[in-house]
Amino acid sequence: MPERTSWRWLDCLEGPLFLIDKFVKGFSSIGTLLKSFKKVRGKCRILILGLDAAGKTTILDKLKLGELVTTIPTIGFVETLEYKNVETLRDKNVIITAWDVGGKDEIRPPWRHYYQNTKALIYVVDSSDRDRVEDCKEELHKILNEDELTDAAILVYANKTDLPNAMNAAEVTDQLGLHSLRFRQWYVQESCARTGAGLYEGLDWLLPVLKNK
Ligand SMILES: Nc1nc2c(ncn2[C@@H]2O[C@H](COP(=O)(O)OP(=O)(O)OP(=O)(O)O)[C@@H](O)[C@H]2O)c(=O)[nH]1
Ligand SMILES: [Mg+2]
Repeated sequence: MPERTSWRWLDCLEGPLFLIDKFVKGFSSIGTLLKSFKKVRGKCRILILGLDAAGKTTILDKLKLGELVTTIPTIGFVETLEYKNVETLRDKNVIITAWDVGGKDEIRPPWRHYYQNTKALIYVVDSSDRDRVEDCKEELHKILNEDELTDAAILVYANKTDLPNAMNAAEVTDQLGLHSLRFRQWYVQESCARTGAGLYEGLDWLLPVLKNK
């Protein structure tokens, strides 16, 4: 089956860097980011997961410089199986895939298909939504129990920190029970996806970790 998109976002990055600068305040290491991705060997998948409305799409929008592909449902088990509401950014070696987790009244596709070769999980939390933080924790731990993800590094974006009463990184860490994780590399970064604040700081942690995997 042909690639769903030939869009090459890393190539795009090399040109109009000012576009990123325009959106991401204080970001100074675009060169490092680019080089780091290029040094990732072999196929690498990064998953961006989180409850609905956590800010995943906004984050993807901020991190890319081209058109986001929201894929359509495909029936059948083929190599590049894609589902509705799964968003994908793709390059030769790096595939970034996002979808929302949780939700009880929907038939869930076999997400495991997407777990293969996953080196990093970016988990997006709405830090202002204290009512659902328990669900958020539960879903995260369910995901982390997947065999394919035992080695994946975890970057948590404590997103929407611009909203009143939002939890800070330390609170999100406690609420998600991250200290109980053993043999895991994880990091919590406060972010505001609307402005882009914190997004690249999170990647600055993740990329060196990825390079060593
Ligand atoms: N105030 C504020 N709003 C945000 C932030 N990030 C995202 N939002 C808003 O939150 C809403 C949901 O954001 P999305 O990016 O669509 O969330 P999502 O995780 O992709 O949601 P689903 O696709 O439904 O799973 C949108 O109205 C965003 O503009 C943030 O950092 N601060
Ligand atoms: Mg979305």
